[in-house]
Amino acid sequence: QDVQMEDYEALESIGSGSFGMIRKVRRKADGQILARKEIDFRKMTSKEKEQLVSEVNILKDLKHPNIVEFLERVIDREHSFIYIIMEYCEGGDLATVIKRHRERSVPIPEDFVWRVMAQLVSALDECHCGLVLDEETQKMIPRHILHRDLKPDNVFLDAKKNVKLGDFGLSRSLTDPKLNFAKTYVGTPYYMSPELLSESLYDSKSDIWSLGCVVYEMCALLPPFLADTQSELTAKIKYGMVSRIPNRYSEELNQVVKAMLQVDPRRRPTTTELLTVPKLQLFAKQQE
Ligand SMILES: CNC(=O)c1c(C)[nH]c(/C=C2\C(=O)Nc3ccc(Cl)cc32)c1C
Repeated sequence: QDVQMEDYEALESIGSGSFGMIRKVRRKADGQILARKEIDFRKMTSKEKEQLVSEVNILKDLKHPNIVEFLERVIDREHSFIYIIMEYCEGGDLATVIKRHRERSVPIPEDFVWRVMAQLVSALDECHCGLVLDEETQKMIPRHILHRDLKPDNVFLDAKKNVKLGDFGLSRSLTDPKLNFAKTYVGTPYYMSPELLSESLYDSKSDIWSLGCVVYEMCALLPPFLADTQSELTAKIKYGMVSRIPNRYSEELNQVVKAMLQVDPRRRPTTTELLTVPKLQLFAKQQE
């Protein structure tokens, strides 16, 4: 039957961002703890609304152990809110984990870096090359879904420290995609790929660049490119000069990070190629 608002008991707020607030909720039927994204659609343009619908439809049929599970969408017409019910990730977001390690000057163990990378490569592989049945042709075709907003704030950890990639471009559809530096100072521009900054086409290799930035930041506890102004940051990203991740990390890990941070998207590996890296195969298997 139709899902109603009152089927969930609202608990504390657990996150916020450009897309709206995320609240911890308890499903009354079985006491299950879930996360509910609360989006006020009064503030949305009609274009954003249709983008939200298409992003939710993408999420709905993306079932993967490393992608945050979408359960339900509830429309509260009375308060003009859309609620998106998703799985609860007890470990919170990766940005907070990195921030905690940086504040305490405690490096993130290399095995954890490999595990997070392996699971994010697996999630991106499902998005980029996962096969889905095409209604018309009744043929399996690749999804070719691009995340577009991969950053530590959008990577979550569940109770078993499994990694979950956050929602797809919802934040993009809900906020002005152009970067006004002040608003995106919280992190997005650090992960913009060179091709995106030169307004050329975004494709799956741009997600690979962002993944490289996330893995780099787990090792160095700082993003690969830092600047005080957008133009300086853009110049650094396009120039693509990156210092090696700290020496405590293996050359094998350094090579993978360097490959993902190649300025020329054609020189970056695909998820398929990354899944042939022995350490990533090992860690992707382990979570199963
Ligand atoms: C301080 N907040 C947290 O520790 C935290 C916790 C315990 N969970 C979350 C976030 C999510 C969560 O628990 N489930 C989610 C589903 C989709 C998205 Cl985009 C985010 C979440 C956060 C940000």
